[in-house]
Amino acid sequence: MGKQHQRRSPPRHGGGGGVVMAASAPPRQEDARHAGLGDVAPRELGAATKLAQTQSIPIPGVLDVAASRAGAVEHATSVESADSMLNAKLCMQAADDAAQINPARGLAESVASLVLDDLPVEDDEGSVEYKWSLVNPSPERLVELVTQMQFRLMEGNGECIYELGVEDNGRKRGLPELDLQASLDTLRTMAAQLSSEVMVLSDMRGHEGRVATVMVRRTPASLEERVDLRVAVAGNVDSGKSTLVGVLTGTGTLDNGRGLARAAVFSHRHELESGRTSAVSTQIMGFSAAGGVVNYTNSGSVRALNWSDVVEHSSKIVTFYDLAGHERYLKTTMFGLTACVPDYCMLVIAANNGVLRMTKEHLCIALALKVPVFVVITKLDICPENIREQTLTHIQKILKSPGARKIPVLVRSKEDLSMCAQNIVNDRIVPIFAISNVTGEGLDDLRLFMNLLHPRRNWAEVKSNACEFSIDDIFAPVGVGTVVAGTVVSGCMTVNDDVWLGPDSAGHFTKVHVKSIHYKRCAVKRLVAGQSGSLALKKIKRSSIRKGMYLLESATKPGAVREFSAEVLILVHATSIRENYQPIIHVETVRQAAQVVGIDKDVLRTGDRANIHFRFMYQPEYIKVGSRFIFREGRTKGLGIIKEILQTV
Ligand SMILES: Nc1nc2c(ncn2[C@@H]2O[C@H](COP(=O)(O)OP(=O)(O)OP(=O)(O)O)[C@@H](O)[C@H]2O)c(=O)[nH]1
Repeated sequence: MGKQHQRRSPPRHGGGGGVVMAASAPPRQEDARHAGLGDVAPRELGAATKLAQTQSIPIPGVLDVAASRAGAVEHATSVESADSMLNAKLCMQAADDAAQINPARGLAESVASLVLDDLPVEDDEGSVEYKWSLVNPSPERLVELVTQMQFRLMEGNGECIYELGVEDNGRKRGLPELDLQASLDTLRTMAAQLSSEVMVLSDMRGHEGRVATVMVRRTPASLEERVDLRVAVAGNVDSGKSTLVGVLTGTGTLDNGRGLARAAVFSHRHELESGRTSAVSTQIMGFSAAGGVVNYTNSGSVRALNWSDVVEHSSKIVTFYDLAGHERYLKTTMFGLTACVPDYCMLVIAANNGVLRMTKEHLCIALALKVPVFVVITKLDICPENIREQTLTHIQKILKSPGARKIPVLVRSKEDLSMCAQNIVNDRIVPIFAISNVTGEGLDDLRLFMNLLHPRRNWAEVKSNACEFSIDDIFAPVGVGTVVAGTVVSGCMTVNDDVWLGPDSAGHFTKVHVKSIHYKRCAVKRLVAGQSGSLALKKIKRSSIRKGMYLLESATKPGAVREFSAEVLILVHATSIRENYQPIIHVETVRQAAQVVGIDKDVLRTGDRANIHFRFMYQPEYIKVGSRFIFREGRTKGLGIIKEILQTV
């Protein structure tokens, strides 16, 4: 086998930390080879360099990634990410003002497309394995290969990629057609021994023959082994968010352009009547181990599959959080982006309407929270070619602007798609899909992309910690009593656990008993870190629970925070920010006004950075050092990181 696999790798999905300060992670040893390249993975750099070399157009933030990172590394902490966020905001504005959209410029010219050439040297850790040939291995060799596959599957939480026809140094040497088929057969034999399935993602020419990228996915033995992916769906009103979620998660039937598909996604009657999303609605899409969409098994039927059926037959579940696009519901959308702990943000843009204010607003929030973004341009069927190109050019300009420093990639082939899915976690590549919910154009690529995406976090790392469950909704179904919905952010929650609920308005916690647990509407015995679900609680009134509370496992009574200090960056200011200013703070599920009690500058304006002492206005909250938050008041917006807890209750 030639590889030592005893050592557990550092978290594979280390790109963005969401609410955690990812930038503070120590640089990995192998990254040192790339002279201070920060969090840019070698694999991505390979792609980025190829991309830049093949483009005649300058790609700000791609070629200079290495150079700027090298200089910035010593200063690469939370401040760096905050800075780039501000730049992103300013550059979005600048790109907007300066955008010289030239409809005559062809797509092929204006779009960065990955050219898949040789790969970077194989990494001994992680979930990607290169194998030049697997033709007819001896029984002893087969045992070794199966052990190695088991390791790669473990590294990828149940999924891994095999690059067949590729040498360990990354050279796509290629195999004769017959040898490739024989290697694929060996791969299937190996996978079968690990209860896994094989999916060929791409098959193309190498230097001397054919190379194939293959995904291997384990059939989960229990609910906890399922790959769980969360996607927040953002974008301007009427961009087609609910419709797209309805088409992806329904029975496989398309939209009629007049709101047919979105009806399944709406949660309120007034939404059905107005056609406007006002609350975060959740839908799931399941993939089998072989990569088929489980939701479409009763394709053609009017009735969508029950969630329990989808869950039962899926190896991977994508949960979509459909957010509201109207400015009036921005508060709810921000709550969705912070509280749902999304792995990715799907930014939906209607080709005919283009990039609007709310599109930029949502993009800005996702970038601030370090949630990787992919863009879906909808309504191709009703949009003239030149307008479609304008929209594409506009979003690309915004993404490529020096502040955002993203690499927009219009997905045009399966190869682009699998490269994007493997690199998006590094928080630099932004794949762009162009689709129609009415004709179905582009939807297969989008589905395949969802199938390939990995969860961004390594929840296994916090599975053995004390349990923390953040509450984002409360219900009182008849005959069940009080039910809280939310996410296990660390540890496990088990039926019959006695846990602390709080903080209440006085900052106190009370013991509650967990009667039953539902995961994706199915009764389960426990929820583990990274899973969202609902818990029925015993003898507690709905009125005594609010969103933002936590359920905590602790031997001693937990404390709540009244005052804290934070390092902040002002993204936009409408009024001067000085003492006594009272913005709304969004940190995970907590949403409350906080007063600026102290500040290390007289007054703050756009672009200023400062240390601020905040005090929650109404009640103490459960928050932690290192959490990333957004604060806003009217048009004023800022980004912060909690540095110190100053007063607890
Ligand atoms: N022709 C065409 N119409 C579409 C497409 N996608 C969505 N629509 C229509 O566009 C309208 C708005 O779609 P929605 O899904 O409600 O948009 P939304 O972004 O969810 O809007 P909010 O929920 O208010 O934020 C509906 O009438 C859809 O039928 C598409 O690809 N082509």
